Amino acid sequence: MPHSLETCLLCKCWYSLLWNSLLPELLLILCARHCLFLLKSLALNLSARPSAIGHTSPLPILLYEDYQQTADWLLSQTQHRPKVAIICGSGLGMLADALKCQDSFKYADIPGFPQSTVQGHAGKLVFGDLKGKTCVCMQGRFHMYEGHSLCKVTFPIRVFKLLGVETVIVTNAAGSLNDTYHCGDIMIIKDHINFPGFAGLNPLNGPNEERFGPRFPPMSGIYDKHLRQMAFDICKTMGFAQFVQEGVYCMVGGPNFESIAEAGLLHKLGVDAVGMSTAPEVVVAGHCGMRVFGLSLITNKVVKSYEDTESVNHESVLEVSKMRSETLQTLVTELVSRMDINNNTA
Ligand SMILES: O=P(O)(O)O[C@@H]1C[C@H](O)[C@@H](CO)O1
Ligand code: HPA
Repeated sequence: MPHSLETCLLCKCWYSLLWNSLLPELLLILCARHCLFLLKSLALNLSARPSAIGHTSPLPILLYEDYQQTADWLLSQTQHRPKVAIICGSGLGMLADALKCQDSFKYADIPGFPQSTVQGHAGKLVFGDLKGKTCVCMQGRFHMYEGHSLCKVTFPIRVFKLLGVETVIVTNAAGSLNDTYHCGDIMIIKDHINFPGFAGLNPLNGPNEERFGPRFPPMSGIYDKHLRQMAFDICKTMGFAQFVQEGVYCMVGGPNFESIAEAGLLHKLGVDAVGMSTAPEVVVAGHCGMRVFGLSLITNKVVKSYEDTESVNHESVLEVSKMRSETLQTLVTELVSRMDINNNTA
């Protein structure tokens, strides 16, 4: 009979003991045959485990030097020195199309960068000029539900900081809980609720890296008031005022959309729009002293009633995103062009 874990009782016992973290020295008292077998299966098991990149541990696995390495690589590949970073939400990647003189890099080609796995997130980093202001644009972001650790979800933010970025513009697709909102509305984010953060899933968990920011960063006033006002003024002059709102965004972990009871809870909490991203990026941007502006595109109404037979899906989210993409592009372009920033050159 072939030697296997299933058939050898001794192997079975030692295997489970070892996995329950008994000292590896115990291996020494095993017969050579079992010892070899166990080492082989341990090696197989370790290689089958999700890598540090792929599991959702909130603990930092990245050092300052990791961010630095990626930033240095990017600086060596492009002459652009961006002061503004734009993160495109689901189906909003065309925000990058407005950039002139583009240098674009696939995430897969950037050392240390995670990969996008969600439809509607192209997975490209685009550098370029937006009305004379140098920007970097993420065509595709990383979500916790994809299996990325929060360090990886927010990895680009710290890289941007090291590139010299001062302002981060976050965009997302979101479902509305506010009864006065409609599909296709644009919500200027006034504040957020970081639900995973309440449960201890915070990208700043673990030893603090002082070179980025303080141990206990404030989050009050994190969404810049001046930029919010500027965006409102732009909407008025451009005739968008009737579908622009200002409200509170709440991040949930996803990937499932909300149950009716969960929707009821969020509604009671005063949440205006719910999504599955943004808060970790904003927390990290705030931690390293960057100015933040955020927009949610309302792609669906969250189902709040048991009588309601409608339900949401990712395809309809992408469809609505597409419908408003041009308006969002105009708003972001105008906002960036009015920003008081001086370009650096390489
Ligand atoms: O990246 P964002 O937050 O725009 O994506 C939203 C949330 C989920 O990833 C997806 C659901 O359709 O859209
Ligand atoms: N819930 C959570 N995330 C979302 C939604 C939603 O209704 N719509 C788009 N992203």
